[in-house]
Amino acid sequence: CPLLKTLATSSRLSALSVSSRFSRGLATAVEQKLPATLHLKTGESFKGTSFGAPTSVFGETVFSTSITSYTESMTDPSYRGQILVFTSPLIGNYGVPKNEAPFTSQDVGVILESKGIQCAAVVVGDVAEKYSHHTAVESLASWCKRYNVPAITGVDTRAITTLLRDQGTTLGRLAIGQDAALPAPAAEEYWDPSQENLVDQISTKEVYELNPTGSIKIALLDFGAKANITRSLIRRDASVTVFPWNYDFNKVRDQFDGLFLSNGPGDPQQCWDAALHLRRTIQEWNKPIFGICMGHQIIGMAAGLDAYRMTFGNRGHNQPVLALANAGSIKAGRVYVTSQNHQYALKLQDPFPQGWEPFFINCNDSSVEGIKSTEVSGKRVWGVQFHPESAGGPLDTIEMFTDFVDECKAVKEALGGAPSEPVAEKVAVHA
Ligand SMILES: NC(=O)CC[C@H](N)C(=O)O
Repeated sequence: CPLLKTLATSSRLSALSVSSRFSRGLATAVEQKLPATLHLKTGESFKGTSFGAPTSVFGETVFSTSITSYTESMTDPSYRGQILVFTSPLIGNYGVPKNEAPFTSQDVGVILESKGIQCAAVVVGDVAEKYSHHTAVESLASWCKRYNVPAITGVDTRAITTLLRDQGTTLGRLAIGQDAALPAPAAEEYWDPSQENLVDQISTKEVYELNPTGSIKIALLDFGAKANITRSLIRRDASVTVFPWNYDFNKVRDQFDGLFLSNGPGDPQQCWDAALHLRRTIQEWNKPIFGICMGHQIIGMAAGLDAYRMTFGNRGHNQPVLALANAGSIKAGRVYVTSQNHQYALKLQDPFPQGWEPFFINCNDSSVEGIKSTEVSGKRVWGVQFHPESAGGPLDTIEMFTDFVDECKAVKEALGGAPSEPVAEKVAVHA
């Protein structure tokens, strides 16, 4: 029958064209997809496929339980030096947006958390090769390649996470291409980022001011600040002057209505200079001070608390914290869901240093999630281990920025509302 003949021919043809298209695709895929191996210092190796830059790196292997916001996590400077394992199995499905905003005095110049990818490498169970989002301009793979960041897919991220949860954050190496077949590095070859002052590498070298016409003047010590911290202050009509992390704020403090200490990578013990400057500020200055994550750890160290290294830290956008004290929008007894990314924490000690009290506690592991100066101390200092600015993550505690800015305004008014002086000293502190 002619009809059957035609059908048979056309199906043979389409089968042929499908198979040749498939084999062409396969050939390209085989060319492009290099082997990759993730080695852990504890002796385990995981073999998969490279989808990022063809370069091998060392780093500290950590896991994040966030389901979305891989773009925000990867641009968070606190991930510097870390090989970031996503527990969420499919990563990359909404691609990567164009990371540009106008760099004006009112804007920080990016829409993500910093200009480029900050983590050392990424590990995903299954990378989405096709992406779909109205703001996306490229795939996760192309973004990693552009920033020379290696990435591995096709590994059992559940097994890796179970290991990291049991044995703690572990040094690792992501080996790509020919390196992937080499034996695992010897124990002493692993690079340990916590031995370096990562904050000093990432912090601004120059003092600069954003939103100079804002109604209050905030100084921000930059330990590796996420852009959304600065944005959250500017959106509340604050002018923000950004200083290097080890700048002695006491030299210029009379020109400001409040002090902010940002998040940052690595071990807070590397930042004692900042804690000692801050100790003097807290003793001699009664205006509002707010710190997030690394900033909170520095406040704690200045207050006399110890910072310790946790087994695997908390990284994700679903960490519940219980408020222990009332302050502004925060109500004691309420649980807030928060975004977190930290390896270190302040030790809960009894009694707390005089003039200080715990502010929040983690509902999962009871670690200290916040501290504050007591009412009777006459000080106005808060620190939180989590990220109220989110990006990504829930906005449960975003109003803490409003509380801080309102407190700065109230103190400014109480002091007579004198217009803030311009910052006298605009210097590059680092050589
Ligand atoms: N996000 C942060 O500021 C992290 C602080 C510190 N690097 C830690 O890991 O605990």
